[in-house]
Amino acid sequence: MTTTTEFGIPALDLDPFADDFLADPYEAHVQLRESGPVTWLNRYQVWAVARHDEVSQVFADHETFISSAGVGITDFRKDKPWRAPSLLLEADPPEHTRARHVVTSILNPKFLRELKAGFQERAEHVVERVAARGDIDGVKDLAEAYPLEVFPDFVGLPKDGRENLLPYGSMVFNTFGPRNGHFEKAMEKGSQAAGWVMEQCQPGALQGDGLGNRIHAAAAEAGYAAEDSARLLRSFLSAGVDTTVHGIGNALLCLAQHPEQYRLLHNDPSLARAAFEETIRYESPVQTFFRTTSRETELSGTRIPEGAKILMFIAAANRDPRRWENPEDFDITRKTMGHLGFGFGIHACLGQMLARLEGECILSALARRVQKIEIIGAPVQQLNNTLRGLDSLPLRLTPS
Ligand SMILES: CCOc1cccc(C(=O)O)c1
Repeated sequence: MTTTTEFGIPALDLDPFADDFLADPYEAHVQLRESGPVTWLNRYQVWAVARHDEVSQVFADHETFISSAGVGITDFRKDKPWRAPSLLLEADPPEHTRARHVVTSILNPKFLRELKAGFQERAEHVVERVAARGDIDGVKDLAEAYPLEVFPDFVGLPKDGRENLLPYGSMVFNTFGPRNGHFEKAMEKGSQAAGWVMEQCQPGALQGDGLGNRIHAAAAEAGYAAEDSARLLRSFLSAGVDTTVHGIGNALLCLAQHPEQYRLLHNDPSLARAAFEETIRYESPVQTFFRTTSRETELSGTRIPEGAKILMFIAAANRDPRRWENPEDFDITRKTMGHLGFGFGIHACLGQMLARLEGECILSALARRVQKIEIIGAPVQQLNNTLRGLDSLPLRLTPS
């Protein structure tokens, strides 16, 4: 129901962290977009933007809409964060600039090119295993299996303990929301995982010449102390697993729900990268993020005071009819440039090229080896305060 605040701002009673909203947000996204360029959410006393234009503006203006007060509902200046703030996600320039430079100096196109052959080969093996089986769980056997094989090796993590990665990431993303059931359950489940993750992030903990040791070397070079170098690596273990798992799982769901799109992909596996990108737009693994106003400002004619939390509905912006033609169509041939699924501006996703490489490798391997994918049971959602993805996806694969 839409009322207005005393200043004439459209005020909504919806709860974007309630199970019904998380399970199917799209009706509420329409209400959020159509109520106005900027709205007020009564339940959490926060502002909201859901149109592509305003979400883009908030991402772009990092001086007005800052990250160092936290990118979740909690204002770090009022309530202590549950873990040491990220040097990347929860930082502003100049600290953010310095930390980002350490990482971008490593995660460069040359390093990614070196990875491609190995990532592709591992994808063929994973797909070979499942194609022979026919009936599989697309989440466990593909969307989780593949990233959990290539990403920990890429970082240099030990073989033991990798089962900690998904619950840790899921916990981190749940803590951007309010202290609801998802937050509390995730903290319970993820806290022992947190111990293992932090152990692996310490300099000297990892083997070989993977991302982990390259980050420690570059961070030391840049003058970071050991605990900050560990926090830089923590960012990758926090953000780099559940997101790509859901990206691949959501792609399998969308392709199975749109057989004509899967046929296009099967007939031209080079469309795999485009299919992954359209999934990030259409079924965004990262649905929302907050920013905090550093000063009083005006956004599309609405005055917003200093110290306000603004909720950006990234997934709603990715289906905004003001920006996209037929936004409700899953179309792997669409021009996806400008989608906000990897963010936008100085905080744009640092791992997006790695995510795209994983998505492209697994979807192209599947396209070559499997001519049809069918849903043979009800998909089970994994509800999370920030992420959108599945816990299971019963699929029948018909080999080529
Ligand atoms: C996809 C947003 O990026 C994230 C998410 C969660 C944690 C972190 C971090 O920097 O620790 C970054």
